[in-house]
Amino acid sequence: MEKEQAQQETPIIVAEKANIGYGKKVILQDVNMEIHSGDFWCFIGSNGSGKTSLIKSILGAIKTLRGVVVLRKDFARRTRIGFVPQESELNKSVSTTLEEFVACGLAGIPFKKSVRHKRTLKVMEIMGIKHIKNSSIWNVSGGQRQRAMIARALIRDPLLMIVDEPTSGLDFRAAHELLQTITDLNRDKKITVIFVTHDLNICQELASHVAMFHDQKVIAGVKEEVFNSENLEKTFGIAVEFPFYRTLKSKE
Ligand SMILES: Nc1ncnc2c1ncn2[C@@H]1O[C@H](COP(=O)(O)OP(=O)(O)OP(=O)(O)O)[C@@H](O)[C@H]1O
Repeated sequence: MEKEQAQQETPIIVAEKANIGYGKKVILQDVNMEIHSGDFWCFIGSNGSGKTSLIKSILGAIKTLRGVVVLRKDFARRTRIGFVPQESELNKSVSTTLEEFVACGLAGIPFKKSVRHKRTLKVMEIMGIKHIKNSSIWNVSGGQRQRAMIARALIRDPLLMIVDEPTSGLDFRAAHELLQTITDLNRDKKITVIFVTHDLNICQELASHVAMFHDQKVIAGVKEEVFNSENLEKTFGIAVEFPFYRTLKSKE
């Protein structure tokens, strides 16, 4: 029991003096952060500031150039991490039904065909897309495709969900429903969430922790400590009135 509790208190992800990039190109320098079980992290920052690159590093898709990004032992195989990429990352030349698309989430995890099928239908039901399971992924609405992407991540029964800009392109209701789903997963199922967003109001409302990306650096910590006007100005290069996020006239 004590061992189990000690494991729960150990961070699930630790970045220590990590430099992240591609080949010799450094994108992020000296990243230091700890993500604990049950946290709801929002990653915010301008386009190209390195949010997705840090996610790639957490997913093991790129190696650190210096320092480490390590996952807790029980996460190291990454089978319990669900990743929802940006829609633009989907391969448009691959045409599958929604059901086949969702089942792909189990790639690399050995399951009997019958279990795979059952799980697929279950997560499709949770996400409200079971009735369109035979439709092509490209013939459904953007909101339904987003739901399929979440279902594809949920099918892994994740302990950590990483969601990259899920609400972009969705209408108000679809975005609201998606946010509700992700919040419920965090609150009710205690799934740890990393949520990349450009919406500061979402960050203010949902995050327990915030990582702010700018000039190759990451300011990371508890929301109450880091999400303030000073850091927002550093992050976006403009003065932001806190907490209303109305941009102010640039300083003379
Ligand atoms: N495979 C790659 N090889 C070389 N450079 C890359 C590669 N992928 C991304 N980059 C560069 O890394 C930088 C950070 O990109 P990244 O996608 O991490 O930013 P981001 O903050 O997620 O941006 P956005 O908000 O636009 O999605 C960019 O300058 C990008 O061009």
